[in-house]
Amino acid sequence: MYRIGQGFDVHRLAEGRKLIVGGVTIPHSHGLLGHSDADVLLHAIADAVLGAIGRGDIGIHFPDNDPKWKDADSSRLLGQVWEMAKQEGYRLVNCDCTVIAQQPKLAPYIPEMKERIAKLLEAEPDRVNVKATTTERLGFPGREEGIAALAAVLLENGGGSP
Ligand SMILES: Nc1ccn([C@@H]2O[C@H](COP(=O)(O)O)[C@@H](O)[C@H]2O)c(=O)n1
Ligand SMILES: C[C@@]1(CO)OP(=O)(O)OP(=O)(O)OC[C@H]1O
Repeated sequence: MYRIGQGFDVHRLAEGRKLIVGGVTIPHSHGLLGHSDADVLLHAIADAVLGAIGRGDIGIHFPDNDPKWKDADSSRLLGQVWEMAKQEGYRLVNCDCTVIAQQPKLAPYIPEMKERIAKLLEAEPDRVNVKATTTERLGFPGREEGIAALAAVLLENGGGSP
């Protein structure tokens, strides 16, 4: 059977932080602020996977008041979420994502993001698609106050009922 999940996340941009999106460090004047490394795209994907398997969201599994997750590498968080999905027998059919950022230009980094995400979800890179869009300078992404990400995943489980 198939299960679909969607995820959405936003992090604020701040000076003095590294910008990490989709597991890739991107040179920029500002980075994303969070309890973890604030990888907005990996968080949206983790929420999409958790949604598909009906297991809540990342804040439940990795509370933002737990020092264990302070500055955590979000690849580790997504890796743990993927383990939960695997334990229930799921594999990735496909994952489609959109990063909403006015700046910087993300296109040059998208192939590497795809590779990293596919590795974390133990799938071939062609099962993962990452897109980027601006908001034409409108709203908080347009004012470069933050970056948002959306993700959708489809999982398949060879087993029986839901
Ligand atoms: N941070 C971004 C935003 C967009 N892109 C690429 O530019 C194309 C045009 O964006 P619009 O918002 O003007 O539609 C978009 O399709 C992306 O390929 C980007 O690389 N980085
Ligand atoms: C990842 C966690 C945990 O470190 O913290 P943040 O980096 O602040 O990210 P967010 O998307 O707000 O929520 C999940 C958190 O609990």
